[in-house]
Amino acid sequence: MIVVLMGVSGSGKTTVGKLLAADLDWQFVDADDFHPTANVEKMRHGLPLNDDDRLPWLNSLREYLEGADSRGKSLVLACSALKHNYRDYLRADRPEVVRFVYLHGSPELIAKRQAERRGHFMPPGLLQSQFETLEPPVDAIRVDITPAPEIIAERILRELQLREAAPP
Ligand SMILES: Nc1ncnc2c1ncn2[C@@H]1O[C@H](COP(=O)(O)OP(=O)(O)O)[C@@H](O)[C@H]1O
Ligand SMILES: O=C(O)[C@H](O)[C@@H](O)[C@H](O)[C@H](O)COP(=O)(O)O
Repeated sequence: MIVVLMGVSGSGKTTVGKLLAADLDWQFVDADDFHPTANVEKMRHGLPLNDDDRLPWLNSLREYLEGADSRGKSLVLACSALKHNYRDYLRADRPEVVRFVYLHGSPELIAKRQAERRGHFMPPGLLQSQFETLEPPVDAIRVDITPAPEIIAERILRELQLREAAPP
């Protein structure tokens, strides 16, 4: 199974994704590592990416996911995947294999967390364009990001039926 944690920058994809992967003993993959250098530099300079910029990034991600799938490897991918067509492209007609989890939160909460984050190339000023680009998914598991990361990870495991619900 490939679990894609999606959402705008600062929504907690990396934080929650690492917890999930550690819990499941699956590989964790950060889509940020697949951006061409030019994309990272563009964002670092406060310019949002466009569809053309994202194409090589999505191509390498799709190739990576196909490779993992063909080897029977499960993984958690932290990837903004903001638009429907990006998600369709990554899913590649494998709805049973590639499952999307949408980390959902208010712009105010995410801006606050992003402002407190250190050592990341993404400037907080790009958050508005992330929300403008976001096409909220209708076919993903939707999780509220207000609670602590451990709680969010636990909820995702239950939603994906990778963990039994606690007895009443
Ligand atoms: N549930 C949470 N509660 C409090 N802080 C969080 C939570 N999730 C993430 N953070 C913090 O918010 C910031 C952004 O999280 P991060 O995982 O880097 O987001 P993303 O990978 O989506 O850009 C980080 O500083 C992280 O420690
Ligand atoms: O498609 C995009 O515009 C980028 O992929 C973007 O959505 C992503 O969020 C940045 O790479 C920052 O990375 P973080 O999401 O880890 O902040």
